[in-house]
Amino acid sequence: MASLSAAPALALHDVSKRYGRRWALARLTYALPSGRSLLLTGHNGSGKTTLLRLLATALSPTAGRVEVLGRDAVTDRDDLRRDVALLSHASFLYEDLTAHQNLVVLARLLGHPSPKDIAGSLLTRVGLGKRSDNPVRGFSAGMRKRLAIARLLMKAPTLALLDEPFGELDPAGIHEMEALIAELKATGVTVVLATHLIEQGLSLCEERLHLEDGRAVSA
Ligand SMILES: Nc1ncnc2c1ncn2[C@@H]1O[C@H](COP(=O)(O)OP(=O)(O)OP(=O)(O)O)[C@@H](O)[C@H]1O
Repeated sequence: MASLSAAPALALHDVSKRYGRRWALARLTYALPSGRSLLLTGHNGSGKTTLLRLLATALSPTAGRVEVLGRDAVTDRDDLRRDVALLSHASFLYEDLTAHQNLVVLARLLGHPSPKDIAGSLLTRVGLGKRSDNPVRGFSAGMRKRLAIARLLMKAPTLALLDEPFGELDPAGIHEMEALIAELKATGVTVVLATHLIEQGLSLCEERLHLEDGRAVSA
Protein backbone atom coordinates (compact mmCIF):
# COMPACT_ATOMS: atom_id res chain seq x y z
CA MET A 1 0.00 0.00 0.00
CA ALA A 2 1.42 3.41 -0.98
CA SER A 3 2.11 5.60 2.01
CA LEU A 4 1.70 9.34 1.79
CA SER A 5 5.29 9.88 2.83
CA ALA A 6 6.79 7.42 0.28
CA ALA A 7 8.97 8.95 -2.44
CA PRO A 8 7.14 9.11 -5.76
CA ALA A 9 7.84 6.19 -8.13
CA LEU A 10 9.03 8.80 -10.59
CA ALA A 11 9.27 12.56 -10.66
CA LEU A 12 9.95 14.95 -13.51
CA HIS A 13 11.20 18.37 -12.52
CA ASP A 14 10.86 20.86 -15.38
CA VAL A 15 12.25 18.30 -17.83
CA SER A 16 13.07 19.19 -21.44
CA LYS A 17 14.70 17.11 -24.15
CA ARG A 18 15.97 18.47 -27.45
CA TYR A 19 17.16 16.55 -30.51
CA GLY A 20 19.11 19.03 -32.63
CA ARG A 21 16.71 21.95 -33.00
CA ARG A 22 13.57 19.99 -32.14
CA TRP A 23 12.20 19.97 -28.60
CA ALA A 24 10.73 16.49 -28.01
CA LEU A 25 9.78 17.33 -24.40
CA ALA A 26 9.21 20.82 -23.06
CA ARG A 27 9.26 21.73 -19.37
CA LEU A 28 7.50 18.65 -18.11
CA THR A 29 6.73 18.48 -14.41
CA TYR A 30 4.97 15.43 -13.04
CA ALA A 31 5.07 12.98 -10.11
CA LEU A 32 3.73 9.44 -10.08
CA PRO A 33 2.78 8.39 -6.55
CA SER A 34 4.42 5.24 -5.24
CA GLY A 35 2.32 2.12 -5.86
CA ARG A 36 0.48 3.58 -8.87
CA SER A 37 0.95 2.80 -12.56
CA LEU A 38 0.98 5.33 -15.36
CA LEU A 39 -0.63 5.37 -18.78
CA LEU A 40 1.21 7.62 -21.27
CA THR A 41 -0.86 8.75 -24.22
CA GLY A 42 -0.39 11.16 -27.11
CA HIS A 43 -0.25 11.25 -30.89
CA ASN A 44 2.72 10.01 -32.93
CA GLY A 45 5.71 12.18 -32.17
CA SER A 46 4.26 13.66 -28.95
CA GLY A 47 7.25 12.51 -26.88
CA LYS A 48 6.18 9.21 -25.24
CA THR A 49 9.19 7.16 -26.33
CA THR A 50 11.54 9.99 -25.44
CA LEU A 51 10.08 10.12 -21.93
CA LEU A 52 10.35 6.34 -21.51
CA ARG A 53 14.00 6.45 -22.64
CA LEU A 54 14.74 9.20 -20.11
CA LEU A 55 13.16 7.07 -17.37
CA ALA A 56 15.17 4.05 -18.56
CA THR A 57 18.34 6.20 -18.29
CA ALA A 58 19.03 5.55 -21.99
CA LEU A 59 18.88 9.32 -22.60
CA SER A 60 19.75 12.34 -20.44
CA PRO A 61 17.52 15.40 -20.24
CA THR A 62 18.67 18.59 -21.95
CA ALA A 63 17.33 20.51 -18.94
CA GLY A 64 15.59 19.64 -15.69
CA ARG A 65 15.87 16.59 -13.46
CA VAL A 66 14.45 13.09 -13.77
CA GLU A 67 14.01 11.07 -10.57
CA VAL A 68 13.24 7.36 -10.75
CA LEU A 69 12.50 5.19 -7.68
CA GLY A 70 13.84 8.01 -5.52
CA ARG A 71 17.16 8.23 -7.39
CA ASP A 72 18.57 10.67 -9.92
CA ALA A 73 18.34 9.19 -13.44
CA VAL A 74 21.66 10.73 -14.47
CA THR A 75 23.94 10.50 -11.45
CA ASP A 76 22.55 7.14 -10.18
CA ARG A 77 22.27 5.65 -13.66
CA ASP A 78 24.28 2.44 -13.11
CA ASP A 79 22.48 1.62 -9.90
CA LEU A 80 19.05 2.32 -11.42
CA ARG A 81 19.61 0.15 -14.45
CA ARG A 82 19.38 -2.95 -12.28
CA ASP A 83 15.84 -2.04 -11.22
CA VAL A 84 14.37 -0.67 -14.44
CA ALA A 85 13.52 -2.53 -17.64
CA LEU A 86 12.33 -1.11 -20.95
CA LEU A 87 10.25 -3.01 -23.49
CA SER A 88 10.88 -1.05 -26.66
CA HIS A 89 10.72 -1.18 -30.44
CA ALA A 90 14.33 -2.36 -30.55
CA SER A 91 14.34 -5.92 -29.28
CA PHE A 92 18.07 -6.68 -28.69
CA LEU A 93 17.83 -10.29 -29.83
CA TYR A 94 20.52 -12.59 -31.23
CA GLU A 95 19.04 -13.50 -34.62
CA ASP A 96 20.95 -16.75 -35.10
CA LEU A 97 20.18 -18.14 -31.67
CA THR A 98 16.91 -19.84 -30.76
CA ALA A 99 14.39 -18.15 -28.47
CA HIS A 100 15.51 -20.45 -25.66
CA GLN A 101 19.21 -19.74 -26.23
CA ASN A 102 18.50 -15.99 -26.26
CA LEU A 103 16.93 -16.23 -22.83
CA VAL A 104 19.64 -18.55 -21.47
CA VAL A 105 22.29 -15.97 -22.46
CA LEU A 106 20.40 -13.30 -20.52
CA ALA A 107 19.81 -15.59 -17.52
CA ARG A 108 23.57 -16.30 -17.32
CA LEU A 109 24.36 -12.58 -17.56
CA LEU A 110 21.98 -11.95 -14.67
CA GLY A 111 23.54 -14.79 -12.68
CA HIS A 112 20.36 -16.84 -12.51
CA PRO A 113 20.93 -20.19 -10.73
CA SER A 114 19.17 -22.36 -13.38
CA PRO A 115 19.23 -20.53 -16.72
CA LYS A 116 17.72 -23.30 -18.85
CA ASP A 117 14.77 -23.86 -16.54
CA ILE A 118 13.85 -20.21 -16.15
CA ALA A 119 14.22 -19.70 -19.93
CA GLY A 120 11.88 -22.61 -20.62
CA SER A 121 9.23 -21.55 -18.13
CA LEU A 122 9.21 -17.93 -19.31
CA LEU A 123 8.81 -19.03 -22.94
CA THR A 124 5.78 -21.09 -21.95
CA ARG A 125 4.42 -18.14 -19.98
CA VAL A 126 4.57 -15.81 -23.02
CA GLY A 127 3.07 -18.41 -25.37
CA LEU A 128 6.28 -19.33 -27.22
CA GLY A 129 6.74 -22.81 -25.74
CA LYS A 130 6.31 -24.54 -29.11
CA ARG A 131 8.76 -22.24 -30.88
CA SER A 132 11.44 -22.16 -28.22
CA ASP A 133 13.98 -24.11 -30.31
CA ASN A 134 13.52 -22.04 -33.47
CA PRO A 135 16.03 -19.35 -34.45
CA VAL A 136 14.73 -15.83 -33.80
CA ARG A 137 15.63 -14.92 -37.41
CA GLY A 138 12.37 -16.53 -38.55
CA PHE A 139 10.15 -14.93 -35.91
CA SER A 140 7.23 -12.64 -36.75
CA ALA A 141 6.95 -9.18 -35.19
CA GLY A 142 4.39 -10.46 -32.66
CA MET A 143 6.61 -13.38 -31.66
CA ARG A 144 9.53 -10.98 -31.16
CA LYS A 145 7.31 -8.87 -28.93
CA ARG A 146 6.50 -11.96 -26.85
CA LEU A 147 10.18 -12.81 -26.56
CA ALA A 148 10.93 -9.23 -25.55
CA ILE A 149 8.42 -9.43 -22.69
CA ALA A 150 10.00 -12.72 -21.60
CA ARG A 151 13.35 -10.88 -21.42
CA LEU A 152 11.74 -8.18 -19.30
CA LEU A 153 10.17 -10.75 -16.95
CA MET A 154 13.56 -12.46 -16.60
CA LYS A 155 15.05 -9.21 -15.35
CA ALA A 156 12.32 -8.92 -12.67
CA PRO A 157 12.42 -5.10 -12.54
CA THR A 158 10.90 -2.82 -9.91
CA LEU A 159 9.82 -0.44 -12.68
CA ALA A 160 8.68 -1.78 -16.08
CA LEU A 161 8.58 0.73 -18.94
CA LEU A 162 6.42 -0.62 -21.75
CA ASP A 163 6.52 1.14 -25.13
CA GLU A 164 3.55 -0.02 -27.22
CA PRO A 165 3.46 -3.53 -25.72
CA PHE A 166 0.34 -4.36 -27.76
CA GLY A 167 1.79 -3.35 -31.13
CA GLU A 168 2.08 -6.24 -33.61
CA LEU A 169 0.10 -8.60 -31.39
CA ASP A 170 -2.99 -10.45 -32.61
CA PRO A 171 -6.21 -10.18 -30.52
CA ALA A 172 -5.28 -13.23 -28.43
CA GLY A 173 -1.80 -11.78 -27.94
CA ILE A 174 -3.25 -8.45 -26.78
CA HIS A 175 -5.39 -10.27 -24.27
CA GLU A 176 -2.41 -12.30 -23.02
CA MET A 177 -0.25 -9.16 -22.80
CA GLU A 178 -2.95 -7.46 -20.71
CA ALA A 179 -2.91 -10.45 -18.35
CA LEU A 180 0.90 -10.38 -18.14
CA ILE A 181 0.90 -6.66 -17.32
CA ALA A 182 -1.81 -7.20 -14.67
CA GLU A 183 0.32 -10.00 -13.18
CA LEU A 184 3.39 -7.74 -13.13
CA LYS A 185 1.39 -5.12 -11.25
CA ALA A 186 0.04 -7.72 -8.82
CA THR A 187 3.62 -8.62 -7.89
CA GLY A 188 4.28 -4.98 -6.95
CA VAL A 189 6.00 -3.83 -10.16
CA THR A 190 5.33 -0.22 -11.12
CA VAL A 191 4.28 -0.05 -14.77
CA VAL A 192 4.58 2.90 -17.14
CA LEU A 193 2.70 2.04 -20.29
CA ALA A 194 2.74 4.02 -23.55
CA THR A 195 0.04 2.90 -25.94
CA HIS A 196 -2.48 4.06 -28.51
CA LEU A 197 -4.91 1.42 -27.17
CA ILE A 198 -6.45 3.74 -24.62
CA GLU A 199 -9.10 1.31 -23.42
CA GLN A 200 -6.54 -1.36 -22.50
CA GLY A 201 -4.28 1.26 -20.97
CA LEU A 202 -7.01 2.75 -18.81
CA SER A 203 -7.99 -0.65 -17.49
CA LEU A 204 -4.40 -1.31 -16.37
CA CYS A 205 -3.23 2.07 -15.04
CA GLU A 206 -4.53 4.30 -12.27
CA GLU A 207 -2.85 7.48 -13.52
CA ARG A 208 -2.62 9.07 -16.96
CA LEU A 209 -0.28 11.59 -18.55
CA HIS A 210 -1.26 12.90 -21.97
CA LEU A 211 1.41 14.54 -24.11
CA GLU A 212 0.98 16.98 -26.96
CA ASP A 213 4.12 18.22 -28.67
CA GLY A 214 6.15 17.26 -25.63
CA ARG A 215 3.92 19.09 -23.16
CA ALA A 216 1.56 17.62 -20.56
CA VAL A 217 -2.09 18.45 -21.21
CA SER A 218 -5.24 17.14 -19.56
CA ALA A 219 -6.72 14.29 -21.57
N1 LIG B 1 16.77 10.29 -32.28
C1 LIG B 1 16.04 11.33 -32.66
N2 LIG B 1 16.58 12.33 -33.40
C2 LIG B 1 15.83 13.41 -33.76
N3 LIG B 1 14.55 13.58 -33.44
C3 LIG B 1 13.96 12.63 -32.72
C4 LIG B 1 14.66 11.45 -32.29
N4 LIG B 1 13.81 10.68 -31.58
C5 LIG B 1 12.64 11.32 -31.56
N5 LIG B 1 12.72 12.50 -32.24
C6 LIG B 1 11.64 13.50 -32.39
O1 LIG B 1 11.14 13.79 -31.10
C7 LIG B 1 9.71 13.92 -31.12
C8 LIG B 1 9.12 12.93 -30.13
O2 LIG B 1 9.34 11.59 -30.60
P1 LIG B 1 8.95 10.30 -29.77
O3 LIG B 1 9.49 9.11 -30.48
O4 LIG B 1 9.35 10.51 -28.36
O5 LIG B 1 7.35 10.34 -29.88
P2 LIG B 1 6.24 9.22 -29.56
O6 LIG B 1 5.16 9.92 -28.82
O7 LIG B 1 6.87 8.06 -28.91
O8 LIG B 1 5.74 8.81 -31.01
P3 LIG B 1 5.07 7.42 -31.55
O9 LIG B 1 3.66 7.36 -31.01
O10 LIG B 1 5.09 7.64 -33.03
O11 LIG B 1 5.95 6.29 -31.11
C9 LIG B 1 9.29 13.69 -32.56
O12 LIG B 1 9.15 14.97 -33.16
C10 LIG B 1 10.45 12.95 -33.17
O13 LIG B 1 10.57 13.25 -34.55
